[in-house]
Amino acid sequence: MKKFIQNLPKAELHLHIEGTLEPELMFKLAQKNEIALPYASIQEVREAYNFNSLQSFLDLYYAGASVLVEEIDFFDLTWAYLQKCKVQNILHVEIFFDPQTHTKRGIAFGVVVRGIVKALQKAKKELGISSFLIMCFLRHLSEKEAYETLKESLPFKHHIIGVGLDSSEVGHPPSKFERVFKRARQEGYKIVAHAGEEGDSSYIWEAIKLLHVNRIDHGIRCDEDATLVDFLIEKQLALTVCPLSNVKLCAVDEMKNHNILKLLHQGVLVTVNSDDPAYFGGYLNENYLALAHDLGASKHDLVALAKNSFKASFLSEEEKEKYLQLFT
Ligand SMILES: Nc1ncnc2[nH]cnc12
Ligand SMILES: [Zn+2]
Repeated sequence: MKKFIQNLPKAELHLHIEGTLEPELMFKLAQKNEIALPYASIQEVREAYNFNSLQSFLDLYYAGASVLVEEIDFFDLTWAYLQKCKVQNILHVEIFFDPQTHTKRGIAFGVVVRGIVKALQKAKKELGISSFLIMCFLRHLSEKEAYETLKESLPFKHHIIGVGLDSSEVGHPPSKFERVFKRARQEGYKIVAHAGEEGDSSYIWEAIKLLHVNRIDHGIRCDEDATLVDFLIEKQLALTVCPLSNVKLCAVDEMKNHNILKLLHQGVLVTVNSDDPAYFGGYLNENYLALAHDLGASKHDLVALAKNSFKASFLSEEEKEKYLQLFT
């Protein structure tokens, strides 16, 4: 099964680049940039990765991201992930970044984007991996701050395909950002939002009705509302599901109880993704493997999920077709 998954052509659509920061690089950058870390060793960092909620993870994730300072740091981070993609036969990626995590610390928006984009361009040329970049607003911050970030992004619009919404979900519903997302749509950005990860199905409805999302990130709590599931099926509105993340953050108690296969069999356009692989103990192939081992996903299921990853992407119909041909 491992070999089968390895050989599957795959796209990854839900991946926070800051969530690919492995402890080794975190330590190296902390030393270079003279940033104090609350850990004595790499071993201690890994031991701290024991989460009981989204927030317990986010606290460490934002602390970890503080070691990223120079353009080359963002380049090195992104390049390390793209090399992993090459190894795992991931052919196309749509990467999230959180500009406010960095601009809040005085790092210029352009430093972040230029570092990431240089790695994406190198990967296209040297590894044949295609990519898009999506910036996310932090939903625990205000709508005004999201507006400022949107404004800062405009000189780099040619590098950014879409806008997303992440961070602490409960208490920060999509409705808080309705106007800024309207502005983002007017700028031509695609729209995605984390919804229904910890928040209930009303967060998913709001993302659909108020933000007019092109995709839902996570969305696993859609199954609380049969009308919503029917809507997702009818519209083929994709969910970017992250199985290992859901179990690590206790959004799902055990992998054997994950609903991704049930949703797949019902006809929802679900995809498999790794979210923050450095923190959750596995990259994309490990997520597919967990579905096979712990949920009984068949080869047929895994092929359907891999095909969905291209269908749900922001690639053109022609490009999607080119990738889907690889399955025939
Ligand atoms: N799983 C997740 N949910 C919300 N915000 C995030 N930022 C990084 N990973 C996230
Ligand atoms: Zn996420």
